[in-house]
Amino acid sequence: MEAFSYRDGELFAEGVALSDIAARFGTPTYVYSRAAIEAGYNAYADALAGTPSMVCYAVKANSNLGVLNLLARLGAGFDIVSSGELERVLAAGGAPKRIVFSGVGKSRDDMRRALEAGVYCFNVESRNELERLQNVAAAMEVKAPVSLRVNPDVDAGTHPYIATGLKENKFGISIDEAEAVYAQAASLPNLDVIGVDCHIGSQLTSLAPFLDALDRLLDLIDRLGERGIAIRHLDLGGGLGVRYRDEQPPLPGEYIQAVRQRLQGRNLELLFEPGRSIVANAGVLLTQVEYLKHTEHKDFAVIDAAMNDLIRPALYEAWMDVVPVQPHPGIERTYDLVGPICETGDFLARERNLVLAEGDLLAIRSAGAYGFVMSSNYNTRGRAAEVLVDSEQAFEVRRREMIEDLYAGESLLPQ
Ligand SMILES: Cc1ncc(COP(=O)(O)O)c(C=O)c1O
Ligand SMILES: N[C@@H](CCCC[NH3+])C(=O)O
Repeated sequence: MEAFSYRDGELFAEGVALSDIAARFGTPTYVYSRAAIEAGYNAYADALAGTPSMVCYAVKANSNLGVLNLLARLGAGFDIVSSGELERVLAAGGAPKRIVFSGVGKSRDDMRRALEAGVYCFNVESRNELERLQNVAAAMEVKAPVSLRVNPDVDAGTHPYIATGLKENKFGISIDEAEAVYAQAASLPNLDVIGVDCHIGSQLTSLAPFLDALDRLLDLIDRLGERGIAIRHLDLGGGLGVRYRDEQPPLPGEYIQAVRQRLQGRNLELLFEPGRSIVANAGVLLTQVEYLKHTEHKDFAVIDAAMNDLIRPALYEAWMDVVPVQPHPGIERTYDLVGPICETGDFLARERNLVLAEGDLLAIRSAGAYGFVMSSNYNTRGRAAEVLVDSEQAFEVRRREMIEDLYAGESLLPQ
């Protein structure tokens, strides 16, 4: 079943009309489908059945507690990049032993908190981080499980802002240096070397770069084995793309099958850190048309969602599909869909042929990943509500921010 589909002339999320959600919770509102998130996770879990493995959902893609709780109940592991994400996962019922901690800038506090919680592994991104982790673990009299994030220098063929596996990117340890850094890690008494990790970029639409990276990592694992450094797991990161428009990315099942074929009897636990491919198409941003503004040059639809709610179009010129919730007859025009923010870059979509009237509801599709999580309070706008639909029911999993929330914690100057 499609999570979002038209029935009786209007768009539904599972069994709930989006117009009902707008009436109940207002707009702009993110709406997620439980069934679609489950299907997204299960596409990985099913393909990995029978293989020692963990699907560590990348929390940064959508860190709503309801979403994390749903994934924790399915047995997911989690990939985190901050203590904030760690606390979210724990609050949502995630198991510490299924958490991997990624990121180039882990602070000492991050490390202490993750060691206290007992995470499964730190994905370490530099020599300096390795030394810092050794010191923190020694002071706590524990051993930190580590994997090095190796930068395999492959071109992911994606937007330059979201490619991470090239020499010139800030991420990871160069593959040419990796063996030496592993030797250093293995010599540090409070570190336990358990894995190899990489993540080459996001929204990849072909398998070739993943497999290229995999070959380089397997070669490294073999060389490490010869040096007596036994690697227990291989973490291939996230990055599998989704269809926003007409892309045809491989499915998780195809990807995993190709990976398994290349492992050739090696005794490695497989880890993945998918974010977008689990949640992107499980969500829409529901918004309403405030004004139609016709100028000599352009037709604008000013909507109540803006770049502060969904920054992907402004930041990456990302194309996101926009569809009417209750299509109606009328004159089709070519609209730029813009928000109320005082920036020319505040657009959600450009040059879309739509039949619109003021008050119409629109759904911006594929907004379940890197949507709400990248939102801000710019222009002192409150953040959108988030609603999870489960069959015939809709639950508010995060309430809309109130005006008072927007300056809570700030203070006037002392007299
Ligand atoms: C280390 C790491 N793992 C996993 C992900 C998730 O990527 P995606 O949402 O493309 O699957 C990211 C983001 O690109 C990342 O930086
Ligand atoms: N936030 C990005 C992807 C970056 C992935 C995080 N490493 C997007 O919306 O596409």
